[in-house]
Amino acid sequence: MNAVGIKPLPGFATLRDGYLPGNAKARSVLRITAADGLQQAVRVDVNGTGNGKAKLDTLKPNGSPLGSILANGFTSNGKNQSPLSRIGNSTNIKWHECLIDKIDRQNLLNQKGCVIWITGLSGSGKSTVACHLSKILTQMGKLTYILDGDNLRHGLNSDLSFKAEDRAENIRRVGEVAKLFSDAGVICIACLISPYRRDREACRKILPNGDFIEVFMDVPLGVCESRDPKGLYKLARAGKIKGFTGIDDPYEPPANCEITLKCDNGIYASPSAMAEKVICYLEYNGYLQA
Ligand SMILES: Nc1ncnc2c1ncn2[C@@H]1O[C@H](COP(=O)(O)OS(=O)(=O)O)[C@@H](OP(=O)(O)O)[C@H]1O
Ligand SMILES: Nc1ncnc2c1ncn2[C@@H]1O[C@H](COP(=O)(O)OP(=O)(O)O)[C@@H](O)[C@H]1O
Repeated sequence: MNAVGIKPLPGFATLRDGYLPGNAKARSVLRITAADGLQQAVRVDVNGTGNGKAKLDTLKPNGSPLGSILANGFTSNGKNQSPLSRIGNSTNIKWHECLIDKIDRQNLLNQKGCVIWITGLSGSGKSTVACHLSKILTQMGKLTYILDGDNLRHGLNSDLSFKAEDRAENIRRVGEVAKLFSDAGVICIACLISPYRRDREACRKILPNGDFIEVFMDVPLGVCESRDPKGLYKLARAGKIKGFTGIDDPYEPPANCEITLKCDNGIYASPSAMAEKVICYLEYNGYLQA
């Protein structure tokens, strides 16, 4: 294979006539054609050896080394390794890999993508903590995005009610969207009541180990009800809203979450102090660097 003069991706050196200065790295995308005519795009990483010569480091079609599975599902000997799948009601579908992956995006952002999932009763402070968290992380140069249950019900989830099946579908959709943000390298902050443990656990399961960080707003119903910023508890108590979480609909607290935010000696920490606690967790667990 001749990798001479290939156009590099942003941030990488150009390889000219096999020469690469020092220990520089070059990276590009090549399109190769196999003997049977199958075309395949592959990522090439080329490393300088320190003496001006370049060494082909990796040829990466699918996160796998040269000679194994190509991104179209065929091996170099023509065997199809990834047949078409059926996922739910989607038939004959096939995952398409890209040459740029989560690691590349995380390197650009100098952070690790993850999902901070804030659960708790209405009025427990989920949205307030989410906003403080996003603000402080932004000031630290980190990219965040908030998925707020209330807001998403204005668009993506406007077809869903508050009955258990619809809440489950709400959480499933938001879990999938959060997974995409996390894969983009973003610190995604999802704040939803998410009252059922099994729905939250299902979101945890679709993410890589450790990347689902469950935060429980451990605020008693009495406190939430006394705050009642939207007057919803009052309406629920008057029977004007049916199936309101905590009043006549269940809330299942997490059995084993990563972070619990609650009051100390009867005093609630400020929202920014609560956000700082989450940031300490992110820092300690390496999410604030690539
Ligand atoms: N029946 C009922 N039960 C609970 N909450 C209700 C209900 N009806 C409307 N609301 C308002 O909807 C917001 C919760 O939406 P979520 O998408 O987070 O709920 S869930 O996760 O699907 O349970 C919630 O917002 P937050 O106060 O931010 O939690 C309420 O304002
Ligand atoms: N840590 C806190 N201490 C005292 N009040 C708070 C705290 N966090 C939020 N609040 C207040 O509680 C109310 C509900 O907060 P909100 O973030 O809307 O809750 P949720 O998103 O869980 O419904 C708001 O009036 C907010 O100002």
